[in-house]
Amino acid sequence: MSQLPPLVEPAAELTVDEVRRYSRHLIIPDVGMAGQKRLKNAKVLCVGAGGLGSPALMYLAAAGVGTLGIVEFDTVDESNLQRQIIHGQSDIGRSKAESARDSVKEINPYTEVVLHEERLEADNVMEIFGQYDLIVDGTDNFATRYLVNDACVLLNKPYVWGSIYRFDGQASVFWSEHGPCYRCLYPEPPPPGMVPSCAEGGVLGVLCASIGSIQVNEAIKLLQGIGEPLVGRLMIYDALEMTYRTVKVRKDPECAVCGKNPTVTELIDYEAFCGVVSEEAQEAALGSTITPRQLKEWLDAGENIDLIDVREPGEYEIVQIPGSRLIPKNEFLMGRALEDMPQDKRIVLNCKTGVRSAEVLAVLHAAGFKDSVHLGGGVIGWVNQIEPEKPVY
Ligand SMILES: Nc1ncnc2c1ncn2[C@@H]1O[C@H](COP(=O)(O)OP(=O)(O)OP(=O)(O)O)[C@@H](O)[C@H]1O
Ligand SMILES: [Zn+2]
Repeated sequence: MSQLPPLVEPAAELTVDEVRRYSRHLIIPDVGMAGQKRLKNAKVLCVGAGGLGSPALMYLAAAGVGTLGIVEFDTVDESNLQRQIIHGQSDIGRSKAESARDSVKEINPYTEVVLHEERLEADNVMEIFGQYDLIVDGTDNFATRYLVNDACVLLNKPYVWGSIYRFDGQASVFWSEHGPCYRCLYPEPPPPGMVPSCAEGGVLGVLCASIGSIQVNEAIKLLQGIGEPLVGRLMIYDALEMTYRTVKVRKDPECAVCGKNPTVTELIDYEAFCGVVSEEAQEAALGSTITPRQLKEWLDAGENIDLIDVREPGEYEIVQIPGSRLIPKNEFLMGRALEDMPQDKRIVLNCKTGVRSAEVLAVLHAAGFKDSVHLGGGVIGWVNQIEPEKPVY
């Protein structure tokens, strides 16, 4: 990917105060007066004022971005302060959006802040994104990422993405007009429960700064049309090894949203797409999720398990895991199936992708079948990894 044209036109003037404030930018040849005026004219939206959003918003503000939008619905929790440095001790319990606005204003009073104090969803995303030149994503969940991606593709906006977990970070710029989108890289969300979140696995606070500032760096380059943008490249950072590398990401001609024959031509239900499960189900799945390979080993070794498929009969007919028996999810939710549960065998549940089985798992754990587990990724994961000759649906 070579240099792209600037995203925004320069503002008419910088005031004398602004010239003083941005002097260390103005004397960089690649930025200069024209670049700084572009930043002044720029409208950047940051989704989330959390771990990545904190450094992103602070540096975007300090850099002189003229208008900063913040989408955030949550309040500041004490456990946020280890990394969400835009908020402080006295902000605990406050709206994150307001707390972030106050910090931005303190860093740079010339930045105009627009608050969107709501959860970004399919029914507000187009209206909100329409007001901005570029989107920086600081969120931590797959449903929002696919939502942001699809909206950016439909509106042709660059999507500056970052992701963090423990000591590992990734960043990229998705812009379907010039390269791949997020779905080209990750066509499907991971099966629920398979990828732990930072809330489950933790995250090094300073990693947010490493990745968030890379996102700001990319945003500034795109706004000004300088340098090599991270379009079509994925940056992978390992803070423990202190290494980073970039790998090429190709545009997928079959991509569901930016490919030749897109199947996603309007926004969808992202929570359902990502198989968002209830908190009870998530908790049950933690530590009680097995992989297709593990299940295969158990089956091959003749382990004393009862493999129960909780899908509907029509689905079961299409494809099954050998040795499984069918008891649809509702039989468990109504309590009827519990009487038939074996006391002397370990129960292993599966469904299509792992969402329904996690729900049933919560029911079984609550009923005392504490050692029961479910198959992460469901029968789809099984077919992909173990029996690829079988059909999926
Ligand atoms: N759809 C969304 N709309 C608006 N804000 C969102 C959306 N999804 C996530 N966020 C916000 O993005 C931020 C993500 O940041 P981060 O993961 O660091 O924080 P957190 O959710 O507060 O952390 P934890 O889950 O560890 O308690 C959060 O403040 C969250 O409220
Ligand atoms: Zn794509």
